[in-house]
Order: sequence, then structure tokens, then C-alpha cells
Amino acid sequence: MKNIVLATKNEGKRMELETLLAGAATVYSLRDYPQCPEIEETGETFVANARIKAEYVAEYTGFPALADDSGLAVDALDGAPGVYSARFAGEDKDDEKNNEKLLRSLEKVPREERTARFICALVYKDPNGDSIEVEGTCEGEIASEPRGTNGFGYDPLMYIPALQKTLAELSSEEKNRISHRSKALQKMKAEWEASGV
Ligand SMILES: O=c1nc[nH]c2c1ncn2[C@H]1C[C@H](O)[C@@H](COP(=O)(O)OP(=O)(O)OP(=O)(O)O)O1
Ligand SMILES: [Mg+2]
Repeated sequence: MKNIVLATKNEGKRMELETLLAGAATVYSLRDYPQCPEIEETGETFVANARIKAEYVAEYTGFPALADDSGLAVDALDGAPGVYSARFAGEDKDDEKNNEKLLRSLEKVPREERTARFICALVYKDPNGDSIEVEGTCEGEIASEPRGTNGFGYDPLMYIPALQKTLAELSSEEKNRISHRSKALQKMKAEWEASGV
């Protein structure tokens, strides 16, 4: 099995990716490289930021790296918070403050205009230079109040109409059936098989 270092410091992502990669790769993460500096996300797109993180960590560790850059695009906010999702309410990347700010920003927006999607870009980078880039999305609506305690980030506000639950009310197995991250990783696994890396 191939070794992969997950180029993330986000524990929610790390746990989901580890579960989704079980059996397909031996997974390390930046928890195993505590000296790895904070990587600046200067890109204007999810894939550009994932590329920056994957390249940095492949170089830093000498192992193949898999980076995830993801976030929430809300239609009524013209796609915001987008690539700024983690820092929507400030540099300290506080999920609760981000959720509060999102609710405030949508205070006057009626239910039918609260459509949104999670987007996940995954970039895999080999130390020998090969790279693979994929994306997955998950459609929903921003709820009027947080519900559920599972998951991380904006999950308590991401309502999935077909399931009548927020992502934070789903078990990890249920979330992994529909999430932007699992869809992107399915594409990545298919690319790995096709290219033999
Ligand atoms: O499944 C998800 N469920 C809820 N929220 C989510 C999800 N997926 C991404 N998100 C939110 C969290 C964070 O506000 C932003 C990611 O920001 P992003 O820069 O990609 O990650 P990060 O800075 O937390 O960790 P790192 O860059 O080390 O991977 O989108
Ligand atoms: Mg980040």
C-alpha cells in the first residue's frame, strides 16, 4: 500500500479522510510532523490552495501528499465565504464564530434563497512530480439555526433537504455517503487506479 501524508491541520478533515482511505493507503498527517509551519493559502480557488498545500508537504516530508482545500459557497452571498470559509469571522478560524456570522449574514434571506454547496478540492502530489487534482460538491441549504453535534465546521448549518437533517445530525457513515470530500476522494481513487500511482 502506498504511504500518504495528509497535508492538513484540521482534525475534522483528517478523521474523515483517514476513514475514507482505510485499506487504500497507509496514512500519516501533519500531526506526525508537528514542526511543519503554517502554510499560507494565497490562491483564489480551492484547487489552487490545495495545490499549494500538497506541493509544500510533499517537498517537506519527501512522501506523497494529499491536500484538501474546501469550503462553503452560499448563493445569496455570491459564493462567499468560499476560499475564506475557515477565516470568515477572523484569523483564529473559530467554527462557532463562523457559524454565527453566517447566520447573521443570512438573517433576512428567506428559506428558498438559502441554497449553498460545500466544495472540496483534493490535490495529490508525488515527490517525483506527478500530481492529480479532483473536486467534489455537496448541495444543501443554510438552516435558520444550528442543529446536531457531529462533524465539524459548518456542518450544523448545512441542511440536506432530501434527508431532512443537517450534516451534523448524520453519523460519519451517512455523511461519508454524500459529502463533497467523499465524492472528491472517490474520483481520486479512480485516478490512482487508472494511472497506477
Ligand atoms: O465537511 C465539512 N463540514 C463542515 N465544514 C467544512 C467541511 N469541509 C470544509 N468545511 C469548512 C471548514 C473550514 O471553515 C473551511 C475549510 O478551510 P480549509 O482552509 O480548507 O481548511 P483548514 O484551514 O481548516 O485546514 P487545512 O488548511 O490545514 O487543511 O471549510
Ligand atoms: Mg486552511
